[in-house]
Amino acid sequence: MIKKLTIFGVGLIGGSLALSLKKASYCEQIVGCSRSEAHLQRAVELGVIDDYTLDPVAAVEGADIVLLAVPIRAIPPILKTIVPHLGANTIVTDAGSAKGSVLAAAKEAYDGVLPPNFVAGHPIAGREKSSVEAAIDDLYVDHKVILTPTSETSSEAVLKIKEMWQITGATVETLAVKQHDDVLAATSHLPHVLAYSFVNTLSKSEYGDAVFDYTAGGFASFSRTASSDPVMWRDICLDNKTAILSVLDNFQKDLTELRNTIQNEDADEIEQLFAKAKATRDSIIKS
Ligand SMILES: NC(=O)C1=CN([C@@H]2O[C@H](COP(=O)(O)OP(=O)(O)OC[C@H]3O[C@@H](n4cnc5c(N)ncnc54)[C@H](O)[C@@H]3O)[C@@H](O)[C@H]2O)C=CC1
Ligand SMILES: O=C(O)C(=O)Cc1ccc(O)cc1
Repeated sequence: MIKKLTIFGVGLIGGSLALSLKKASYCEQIVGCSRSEAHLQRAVELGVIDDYTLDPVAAVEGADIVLLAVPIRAIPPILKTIVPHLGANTIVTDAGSAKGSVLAAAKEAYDGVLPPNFVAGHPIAGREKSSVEAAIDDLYVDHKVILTPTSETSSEAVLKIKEMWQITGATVETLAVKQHDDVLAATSHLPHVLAYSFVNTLSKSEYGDAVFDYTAGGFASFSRTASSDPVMWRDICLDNKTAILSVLDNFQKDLTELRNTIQNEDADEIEQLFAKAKATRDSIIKS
C-alpha cells in the first residue's frame, strides 16, 4: 500500500496500471499529469485517477512513486523539470518500450549520476489502441514486466516497483539494459515496423484501395499493429535505432534468401523454411 502515485501520461499503459492498482486498493491517491487537460478530465470521469494537475512540480509533491507513461521522447523534458523537486524517498519508474535511452535521459537529468531510486521498467503487455479510453484493469494479468536496474539502483526501490507490478497480476523479471533493447527490437519493434511497411506497400498497389476489399484474417492479424500510435513508434525507432537496424538487416537477408528460393522454384527449400518457422511458432503460441 502506498499513499500517492503520480502518473505522467494517463493513456493505455498508465491508465491500465491505475485501474488495476485501484481495484487492489494499493494507493490512497492516484494523481495524473500531462499536457492535455481534456484527457486528464476524461481520466477522472472514467474513475481511472482521483485527481490531476497540469503542473509537473505540484504533481510530484509528496509522491511515493512517479510513473512516466508517455512516449519515450517525452520522458527527458519531464525528468529535467521534476528531478529538482522530487522528495528524497520518491521512486521514479517508467513504462517505456526501450530502456537504454530512458536511462541515458535519467542520468543526464540527475547531473550525470543515476540515483538509487530510479527504476527503469517495461510492461510487455499492450495493444494497438491508445488513450485512457482503452485502459482496462486486467491488461497486465499473466503478462511480464521487465525491470532493468543498474548497479546504482537500490534493491529496496526495485522491490517496491516489483511489488507494484505484481499487484496487477504481472510477473516481474529483470534484464540487462542491452539485452532488453536487443530482444525487444526483435520480438516487438521489428514486427511493428514490418506491419507499418506492409500496409504501405499494399496501399501502393496498382489496383488502388480495391486491394483491401479482398482481405482475410491473415491481413488483419499481420497488420493489426499498424494501427498503433505513430508518435509512440516513431520514438521507439529513433531511441532503439541500433538494435532495430540490426534485426532489420537480418530480416532483409532472410527475406532475400526466401525470395531466391521462390525465384529458383526450389520447392524443397521453400517447404523446409516454412516448416521450420511453423514448428517454432507452434511451440510458442499454443492457441
Ligand atoms: N501501447 C502499448 O501497447 C505499450 C506502450 N508502452 C510504452 O508506454 C508508454 C505510453 O504508451 P501508451 O499508454 O500506449 O500511450 P497513450 O497514447 O495511450 O498515452 C500516452 C499519454 O501521454 C500523454 N503525453 C503524450 N505526450 C506527452 C508529453 N510530451 N508530455 C506529457 N504527456 C504527454 C498523452 O496525453 C497520453 O495521455 C510509451 O512510452 C510506450 O512506449 C509499453 C508497453 C506497451
Ligand atoms: O499490440 C501488441 O500486440 C503489442 O505488442 C503491444 C506492445 C507494444 C509495445 C510494447 O513495448 C509492448 C507491447
